[in-house]
Amino acid sequence: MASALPIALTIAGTDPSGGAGVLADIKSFQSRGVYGMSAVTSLTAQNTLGVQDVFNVPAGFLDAQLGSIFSDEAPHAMKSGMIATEEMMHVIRRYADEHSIPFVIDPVMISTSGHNLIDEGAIDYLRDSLLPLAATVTPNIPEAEKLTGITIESEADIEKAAKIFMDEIGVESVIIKGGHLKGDAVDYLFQKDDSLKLSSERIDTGHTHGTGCTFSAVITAELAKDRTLEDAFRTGKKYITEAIRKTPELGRGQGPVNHFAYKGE
Ligand SMILES: Nc1ncnc2c1ncn2[C@@H]1O[C@H](COP(=O)(O)OP(=O)(O)OP(=O)(O)O)[C@@H](O)[C@H]1O
Ligand SMILES: Cc1ncc(COP(=O)(O)O)c(N)n1
Repeated sequence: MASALPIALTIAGTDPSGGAGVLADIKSFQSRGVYGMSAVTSLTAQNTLGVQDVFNVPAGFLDAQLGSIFSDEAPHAMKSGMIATEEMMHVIRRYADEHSIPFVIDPVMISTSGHNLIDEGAIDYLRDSLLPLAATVTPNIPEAEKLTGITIESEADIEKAAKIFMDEIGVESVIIKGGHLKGDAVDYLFQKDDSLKLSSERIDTGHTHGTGCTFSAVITAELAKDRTLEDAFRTGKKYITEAIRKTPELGRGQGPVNHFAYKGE
């Protein structure tokens, strides 16, 4: 490790209102004592009410950003969030191939407010060529359904989806988030030889903008510190639960979570 300070990189879109995307990731890294870096895939115009516009960065400029980072001080772990086009995925794949650091893929597809954040035609490439490079993949239920082609309504369906992720898509591990199901908020980590289920009460709030970004960023931060995936998953779950419980209630729509809330180690 060149630097004693753990470093994590996010490759994602921006949300100027600070709830999701790159800003949520950097706030999460900072809270976990990790130095944050970012390469921007898309600039969005969005707030707690929805996504008003999207500008995709040309793939060549994403390449330039990643080149600047990796030619100087390489991160110890990285994550991706919104990647709108297949061209950008080609670029990211090249860096993931060349640098063997833990890579967390949050397969962002649709915002909480319902806006499509990925080209429909890029989903096959994401599934077949990017996901197999990840240390873990963190789909929510609709994303897991889209990527596996099955309907998920129960724990048995989640297990079936995990099997497809691991045996057919070829991912090393998958964390399926149950935030979109009814009842308690239950998340599932599946690795080759074991699985772990973490449950928390479902907090009654409309303020869940950026929960997926935050959860996967905390996991990435912990992996940058060389913690195990299981430990990282446990910390991610505790962090997001407190962050949702103590939401700052910002904006007129679905507000962001609280990055000052989690006080644990
Ligand atoms: N109301 C809630 N109460 C407690 N935990 C929740 C709640 N909603 C989501 N979570 C937790 O937040 C994390 C993110 O889950 P979710 O399924 O919402 O992801 P997502 O849909 O990708 O998030 P995003 O809103 O950023 O798109 C998971 O750990 C999930 O269990
Ligand atoms: C740039 C960017 N990345 C990710 C999301 C998903 O987050 P959410 O589902 O909470 O809107 C988003 N809205 N914007």
